[in-house]
Amino acid sequence: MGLFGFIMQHPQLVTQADRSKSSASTSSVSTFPKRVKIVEVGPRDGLQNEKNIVPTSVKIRMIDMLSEAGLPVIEATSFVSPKWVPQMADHIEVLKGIQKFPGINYPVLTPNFKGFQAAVAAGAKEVSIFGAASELFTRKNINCSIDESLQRFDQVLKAAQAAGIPVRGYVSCVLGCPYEGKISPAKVAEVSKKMYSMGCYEISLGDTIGVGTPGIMKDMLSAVMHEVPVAALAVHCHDTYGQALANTLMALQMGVSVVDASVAGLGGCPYAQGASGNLATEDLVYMLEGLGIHTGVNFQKLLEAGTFICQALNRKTSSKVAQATCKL
Ligand SMILES: CC(C)(COP(=O)([O-])OP(=O)([O-])OC[C@H]1O[C@@H](n2cnc3c(N)ncnc32)[C@H](O)[C@@H]1OP(=O)([O-])[O-])[C@@H](O)C(=O)NCCC(=O)NCCSC(=O)C[C@@](C)(O)CC(=O)[O-]
Repeated sequence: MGLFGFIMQHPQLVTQADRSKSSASTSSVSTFPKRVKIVEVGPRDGLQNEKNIVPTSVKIRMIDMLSEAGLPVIEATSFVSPKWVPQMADHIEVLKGIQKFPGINYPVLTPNFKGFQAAVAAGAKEVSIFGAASELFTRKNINCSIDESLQRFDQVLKAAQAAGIPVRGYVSCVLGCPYEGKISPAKVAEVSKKMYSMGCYEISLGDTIGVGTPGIMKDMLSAVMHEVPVAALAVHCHDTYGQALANTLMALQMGVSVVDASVAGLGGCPYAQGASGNLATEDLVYMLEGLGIHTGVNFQKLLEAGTFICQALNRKTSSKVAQATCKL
């Protein structure tokens, strides 16, 4: 067995080794957050684009395994129209069927008041609304303009506040749009500010089609950080061009401490042509552990969850770390 094989069978050793090495030699590490909250989006973003309907029991087992791995937030499903996203049509069964681990949040996507009401009736304790910094993408994804989407979100936020339900807000297309191309950082900052001011406790900035590079991420985040406190920001990077980990690292260096990721790198939006999967959770955890950044995630159990869902989908994992581990 080579050194790498040994390391992968003993991930705790690489963590300790890297931690002492990095604290001794890498001054930039001190600018990283001490802990990162990972928002696992695999069961929702990871599966929503799957052509074949995944059995509800598989979705439930996937979420339970991710809970066992200690992910602090697991986005469970979407209360969207089944005509628009058939894969999420079993949202009630999924939300009711999963084990709710203490200390883990299971937010669900709600595009409008109808979705919000259905989610709460099914037991949702947290919801996410999803807008975008692109007019055309907003139209394709939720069939309205940005202004109309904000009006719908306002209704959801008011009802959620009355019910004591926290709301997370997504802003998509922050580094580029499949229909409009370049998106200005000022537009991203404007939409983010509005959603934050309306009451979202966190704004997740989505590179929906994975076209961004670290320099563009830096410019966009600099603009948004003028309007929204960095502690309320998350990044959500798709890996279409292989930039997700680098873009995330840039965000961490700028003080962001919440990162969305998807087990096995599954993912994609049905209304964003050409988008591939998210940053793989396994790759993110491996990097964070190497930097000595606490995540609370059990790496071995995370790998098992990835193996489970890839076998169920008859799919090779997109996680480089999982691929390397399986070669041993
Ligand atoms: C927003 C709508 C519903 C508007 O769709 P619409 O057709 O304009 O809505 P409508 O109000 O005219 O209603 C049409 C039908 O949908 C029903 N309906 C209306 N609302 C709901 C609901 N909540 N749940 C269930 N059913 C609903 C409604 O009852 C009616 O049913 P009918 O009378 O025809 O039988 C639709 O466009 C939609 O569902 N879009 C969701 C698209 C989606 O899920 N995209 C993927 C998630 S976003 C993403 O992946 C990006 C992200 C978050 O990951 C970040 C990133 O990567 O950037």
